[in-house]
Amino acid sequence: MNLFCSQDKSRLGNMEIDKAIRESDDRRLKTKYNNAIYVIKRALALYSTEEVAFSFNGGKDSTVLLHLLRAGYCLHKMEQNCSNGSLNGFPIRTIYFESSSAFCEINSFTYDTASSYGLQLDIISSDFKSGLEKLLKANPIRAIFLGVRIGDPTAVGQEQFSPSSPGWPPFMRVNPILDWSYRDVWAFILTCKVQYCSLYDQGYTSIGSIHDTVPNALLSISDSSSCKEKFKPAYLLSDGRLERAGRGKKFSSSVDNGPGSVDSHKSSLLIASVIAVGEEILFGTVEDQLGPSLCRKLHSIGWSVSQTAVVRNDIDSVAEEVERRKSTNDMVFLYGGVGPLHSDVTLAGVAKAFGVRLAPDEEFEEYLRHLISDHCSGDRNEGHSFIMWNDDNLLEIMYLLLWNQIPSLMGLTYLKIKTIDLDMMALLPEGITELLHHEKLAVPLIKCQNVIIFTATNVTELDTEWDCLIELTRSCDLLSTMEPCMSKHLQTNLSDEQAQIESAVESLCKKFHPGAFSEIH
Ligand SMILES: Cc1cc2nc3c(=O)[nH]c(=O)nc-3n(C[C@H](O)[C@H](O)[C@H](O)COP(=O)(O)O)c2cc1C
Ligand SMILES: Nc1ncnc2c1ncn2[C@@H]1O[C@H](COP(=O)(O)OP(=O)(O)OP(=O)(O)O)[C@@H](O)[C@H]1O
Ligand SMILES: [Mg+2]
Repeated sequence: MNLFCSQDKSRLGNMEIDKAIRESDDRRLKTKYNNAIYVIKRALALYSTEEVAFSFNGGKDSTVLLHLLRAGYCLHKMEQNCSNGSLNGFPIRTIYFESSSAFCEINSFTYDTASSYGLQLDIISSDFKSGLEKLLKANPIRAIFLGVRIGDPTAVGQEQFSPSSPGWPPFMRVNPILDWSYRDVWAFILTCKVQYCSLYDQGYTSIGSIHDTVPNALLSISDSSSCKEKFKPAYLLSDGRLERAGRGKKFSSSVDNGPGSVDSHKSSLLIASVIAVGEEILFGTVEDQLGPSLCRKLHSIGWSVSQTAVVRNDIDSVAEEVERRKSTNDMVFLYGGVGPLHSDVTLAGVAKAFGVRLAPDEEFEEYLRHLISDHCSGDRNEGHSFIMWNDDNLLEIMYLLLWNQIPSLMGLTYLKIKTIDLDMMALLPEGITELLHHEKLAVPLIKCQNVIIFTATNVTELDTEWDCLIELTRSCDLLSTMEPCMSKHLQTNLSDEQAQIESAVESLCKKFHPGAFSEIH
């Protein structure tokens, strides 16, 4: 179906967006805007208007992209001296994959927006892949603009220009807001006074289907007197990493149901691998107490440890070991090599093992900045954040505070450093990282799919991190496999009475609910 809609007088003019951003004093937003416009202009220089399409679904990210495209298209035409900045309608073909499980608010916002801005809306009722196949057969489309952002599960491995995946019809995916954070999206919407779908004012922070999306519990306003739960608007979510918290079911399954899926092992013994990173352990300079302690902890909750390994603090050594272990174990635990130094490469190794980049995580950076703001004077410098230290000791304090680490061998080197680039510290494996916050932890635990990274450097810190992890497993679906269980091993010399032993085991199992016992091989 093709709708060519008439325009609404109340809509934002094309260049009003550009003007609002230029007049704003939010330097970060200006930079993000300029980069996105640059990507759009490059795409429009590479492909003709007939060869591009815009994938619009009424969500906040695609709403931002719509306005960027309108501004970018005008700027592109002005540079070619074809326009004076006014534009009738929106000439880029817009596609919407309609589904019976979409929210009606999303549908009506999509259609109203199409009508206000004169979008040529192609409504496609089939699934993404076959819909795109048909679209590309019938039209000369070579590139599609998407509102995908880092942190979306589908963004893993994507760049601003990414060819469609193997098995998909061939086209270029253009992602102008790939590097935008949740906060950037809302800064843009609020600064430009862009209209957005009403669900975002009711606590929804990311919108999928009616079957997998609920308002974000972090925005709940608890009010015992009212029987209907109320929520704050989406732009008040302070930690953008939790934007998909209302899309629990689908998100957790897409993260965890890979090979060695945790769920599939639920009733059998769970297997973990422990990896220590650091030359000091490898060369015997420091005795490793964490490994044995972690093994005991895992054993106490009924897990079996298949392997412990010590690897060098270099990216390839970490990556190789993690890659080897992550598909054959339910969970892989790492410690060592995590911190603000360039030589701390555990996270880079984990990223490499999963084939993703280390990407700056703005919210994590913000979190770190808050944490240390009492101890330093901050200075923002063109997107890079440096913390200036007036006193060498403060650096050490901050280091201890942030990473629970005691500078040992390299202490002298970094006591001399006066600036720390927080952007460097806030690099995390892109698209696969979850930060597990707990009030008792200064720095959250880092979880990349089935790999958990501890920042502890001594047994006491490990005890705290472990207790927090166990506590978090109770409130968090993703780690339900970590729930404590009991394990008792019996040995017997009654080797001739195999049948009797088997029948004793059978009757024990029958006494409890099915699946209560599992065999350890
Ligand atoms: C225009 C368009 C192009 C897409 N191209 C690809 C692709 O090349 N490879 C792929 O694996 N998925 C592709 N997808 C599917 C998305 O990655 C993702 O599955 C979809 O947006 C559903 O996201 P959700 O599960 O968060 O709703 C595409 C989707 C759209 C709308
Ligand atoms: N049903 C759809 N029709 C057209 N495009 C879609 C559809 N679903 C997803 N897309 C494209 O994929 C992008 C990413 O989807 P995603 O759901 O992450 O973002 P959003 O819907 O814009 O915002 P939100 O994260 O708040 O739901 C969208 O911005 C849009 O470009
Ligand atoms: Mg969405």
